Amino acid sequence: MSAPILRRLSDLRSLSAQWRGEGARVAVVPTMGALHEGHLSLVRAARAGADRVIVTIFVNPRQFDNPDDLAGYPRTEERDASLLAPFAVDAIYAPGPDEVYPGGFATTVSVAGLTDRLCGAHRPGHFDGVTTVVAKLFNQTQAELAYFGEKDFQQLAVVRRMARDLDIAVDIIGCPTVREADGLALSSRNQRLTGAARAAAPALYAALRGAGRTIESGLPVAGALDKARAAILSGGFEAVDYVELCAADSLVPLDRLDRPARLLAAAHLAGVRLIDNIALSQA
Ligand SMILES: Nc1ncnc2c1ncn2[C@@H]1O[C@H](COP(=O)(O)OP(=O)(O)OP(=O)(O)O)[C@@H](O)[C@H]1O
Ligand SMILES: CC(C)(CO)[C@@H](O)C(=O)[O-]
Ligand code: BAL
Repeated sequence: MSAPILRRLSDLRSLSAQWRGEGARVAVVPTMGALHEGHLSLVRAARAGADRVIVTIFVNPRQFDNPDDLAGYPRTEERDASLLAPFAVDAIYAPGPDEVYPGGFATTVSVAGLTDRLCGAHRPGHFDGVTTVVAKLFNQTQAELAYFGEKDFQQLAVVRRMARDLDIAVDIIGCPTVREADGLALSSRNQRLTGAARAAAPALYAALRGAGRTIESGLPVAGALDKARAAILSGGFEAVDYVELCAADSLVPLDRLDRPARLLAAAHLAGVRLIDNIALSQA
């Protein structure tokens, strides 16, 4: 049976209060819809870790730095609901923009520092939009558990920081990136890649893996990152926003592999901005 689709915050609040009153562990899986196996892996993890699962579907205008990106973002609610049916999620919260940002809305939740670099440097205001809506979703659902994908690794770090700093009583669980057979990280924006661009897209992950092997073998980081940028461009991408080695917890940039690290990249292909990252381990 399909889960009820809630449009009103008041309905979400009463359901969640009822479940918590019954002693249930409530989990939230925040999404922007256009669901794929990556999202479903989060739902599967939430299903295994909690008694009640709320999936939120909201294309959050405040986190889009590019109006064309917002206008072109896929919206497939009916299909999303049928993809969720086999997981027996307990509720889908899919509010309209006025429910989330009623007239007079004037508050921004902003995490300093962590959001200055990587995607934050290339998408002005993006993380403020994410933390504002995620703080609201945490308050609205009162979830004990929240599931996010490692595909958006900086987002995961920023949301963890926000929850810690604001004393929000939620356990944030990061889930591994789900990939296509050719290595491309699943992403709703992949739908916008045409034949040739889709064929070129795995070059991003391949470049990260190549650089990762070089760095793990002890060769200089700067040279490996330069080579990865060149490989992404020669693979058919038009521009590289960044390829960086960072500490896995704080995301500070590293010029040597002296602690658990993450190699992260963002690049543009056929007008679509793709991101990816991999874990690196010390020898
Ligand atoms: N391939 C994936 N593997 C694991 N988790 C994922 C994957 N893709 C998205 N997620 C996670 O799903 C949640 C919702 O993401 P979102 O709805 O933005 O989807 P998306 O595919 O990342 O879309 P896009 O990047 O095109 O906006 C986020 O926590 C995100 O990290
Ligand atoms: C976490 C999120 C649902 C907030 O809008 C979004 O940034 C996403 O889909 O990753
Ligand atoms: N998946 C992260 C949301 C965004 O790119 O806006």
